Amino acid sequence: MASQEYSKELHIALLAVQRATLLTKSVFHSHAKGTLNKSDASPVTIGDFGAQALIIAALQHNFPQDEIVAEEEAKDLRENDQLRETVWDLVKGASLSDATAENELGGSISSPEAMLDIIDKGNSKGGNRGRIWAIDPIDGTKGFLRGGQYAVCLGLMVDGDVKVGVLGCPNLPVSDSERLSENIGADATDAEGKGVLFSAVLGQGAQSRPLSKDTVSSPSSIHMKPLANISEATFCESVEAGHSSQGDAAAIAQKLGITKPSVRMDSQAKYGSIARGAGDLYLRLPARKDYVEKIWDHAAGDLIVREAGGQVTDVEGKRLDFSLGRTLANNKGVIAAPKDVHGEVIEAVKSILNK
Ligand SMILES: Nc1ncnc2c1ncn2[C@@H]1O[C@H](COP(=O)(O)O)[C@@H](OP(=O)(O)O)[C@H]1O
Ligand SMILES: [Mg+2]
Repeated sequence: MASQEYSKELHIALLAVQRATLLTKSVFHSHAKGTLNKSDASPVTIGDFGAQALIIAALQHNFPQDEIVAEEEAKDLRENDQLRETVWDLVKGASLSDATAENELGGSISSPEAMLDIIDKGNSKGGNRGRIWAIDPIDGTKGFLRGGQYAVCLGLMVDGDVKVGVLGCPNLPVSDSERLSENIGADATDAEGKGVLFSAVLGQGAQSRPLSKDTVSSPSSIHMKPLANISEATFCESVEAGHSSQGDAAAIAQKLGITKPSVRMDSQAKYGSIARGAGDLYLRLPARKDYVEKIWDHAAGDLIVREAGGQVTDVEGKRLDFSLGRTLANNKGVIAAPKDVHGEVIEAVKSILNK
């Protein structure tokens, strides 16, 4: 039956993201973050390594033939015994409280050395053939470190097309009745009512559910909010000015008659937020001409927004192409909007960027 397609993949992806998200929360609350700077100057923490190990172990257990493209590599852990042991302790301690769910997910890791090899299984080159998972263990690492928004991201591509996407957003409010506000990411407490899992399967719609500590909770369908007039839109953009040109975004908003200030938020939580109608547009305008976006930063969010009634393209209006390897080599920036106003937004984007 068509509606059952990818049901096992979705179930395992939801559980895997849920378990990895618990690990990241435990890092936030009780650990020094073990922050290192990567060669591109972006930060990586013990939470990134631990979450990646847990997700890959679950995927290998359930889908041993599949390839994996993941953001991190184990090199730093191979060279630093103390860091490796800290991540190993975290990974050993992470499990869902529901034994049946934990059993279904499987993928227990036998030793610290096995954990390093598992982390490095995320080194696939990607491409347009076969089943390939894309993992960002902590997207928005800077948001994670400052207690703002971050997301644990997992997408399944088949022959270069995203079929399943899951985003775990531990710091977003569960309720989708709240419109976005400036300070949505600023509260670092682990209050009740926080933590959302977004998901989508191609052709089957998009859903959200509260993040839980055991098996997955019941889902609700999510949809982008109808916009009577584009000038009423709320748009989201990165917190980091280096990731998206805020000057260009402001000029585009002005061109569209938008007067509300943007909501700045880290990570793919932006895709989840507009997919459930808490915001309307996501503008990611290239801040650096030479930067090439990574597939793990967009695969899950792209599908979730499209399945919620949105359109996602680059700044020229081209669909994001996940079939070209680890990067979106053929795209620049991201523009996500409800389907019926997306064309209007792209016109405004072109008129500002081509000035
Ligand atoms: N110059 C740049 N332009 C666009 N994106 C960038 C960038 N440098 C880093 N990034 C990516 O932006 C992601 C965060 O996106 P956002 O700004 O939406 O929170 C980072 O993910 P990680 O945090 O996983 O490293 C990183 O992959
Ligand atoms: Mg990322």
